[in-house]
Amino acid sequence: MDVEHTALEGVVILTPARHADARGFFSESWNRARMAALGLDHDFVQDNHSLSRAAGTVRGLHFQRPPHAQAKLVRCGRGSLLDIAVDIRKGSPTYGQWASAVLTAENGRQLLIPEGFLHGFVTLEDETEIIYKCSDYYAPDCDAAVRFDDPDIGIDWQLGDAAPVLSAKDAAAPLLREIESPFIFKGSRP
Ligand SMILES: Cc1cn([C@H]2C[C@H](O)[C@@H](COP(=O)(O)OP(=O)(O)O[C@H]3O[C@H](C)C(=O)[C@H](O)[C@H]3O)O2)c(=O)[nH]c1=O
Repeated sequence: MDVEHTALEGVVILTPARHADARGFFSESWNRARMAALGLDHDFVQDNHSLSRAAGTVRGLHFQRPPHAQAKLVRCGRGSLLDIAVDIRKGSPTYGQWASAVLTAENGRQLLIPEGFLHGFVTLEDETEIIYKCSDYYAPDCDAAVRFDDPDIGIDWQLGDAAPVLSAKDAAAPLLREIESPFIFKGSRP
C-alpha cells in the first residue's frame, strides 16, 4: 500500500494495491492489521455511503464533538471528488490549515482523517459516491459544522464561478472563529 503524508500531521493519503486481471481488479480496501503495522490503526465501527447527483455538490465542513468524535477513512466508490481535511486542534501549529486529495473510483486513493479535523468534499463529476469508515457512531447531538467557504480557512473548492449544491444546514454553518473547538493538540504522534 502506498502511503503519502500531507502537511497536516496524521492526515494521510493511502493507495491500497490493486490486483488486476482480465476481469478487472481486486483490492483489500481496508485491512486493520496492515493499518496497525503502519501505526494508522483506528477502531472503525460504522461505514457511511452517500451519493451526490451533481458535480459541484459540497458536503461539509463537518465534525462530531467528543465524546463521539470520529476519525474517518474516505474513498470514492463512483465518480470523483476533492476531499478536504481542516485541522481544528487548539494549539496545533497547523490550526485552521487544510489538506486535500483527489479521490476517484479509478485511482483508488483514500484519505485518512483523524479526530480533531473537519471533513468535507466537493464532487468533481455527476453521480459521485463516497464511502467512508468512521471510528464512532452517528451522534446527532454531537454533529457540528463550519462554513465551507470560511475565508480564514481559504479552501480552494475548484468551483470556479459556480455556486455549490449545498444543504441548508451547511449553508447556515458558522465560521471557525465563531465556534469553540473541543479539540486540543497533543503534540506529534508517538
Ligand atoms: C452523517 C449521518 C447522517 N445520517 C442521516 C441524517 C440525515 O437524515 C441524512 C443526511 O445527513 P447529512 O445531511 O448530515 O449528510 P452529509 O451532509 O453527507 O454529512 C456527512 O458529510 C460529511 C462529509 C461527513 O464527513 C459526515 O459523515 C457527515 O456530516 O443522513 C445518518 O443516519 N447517519 C450518519 O452517520
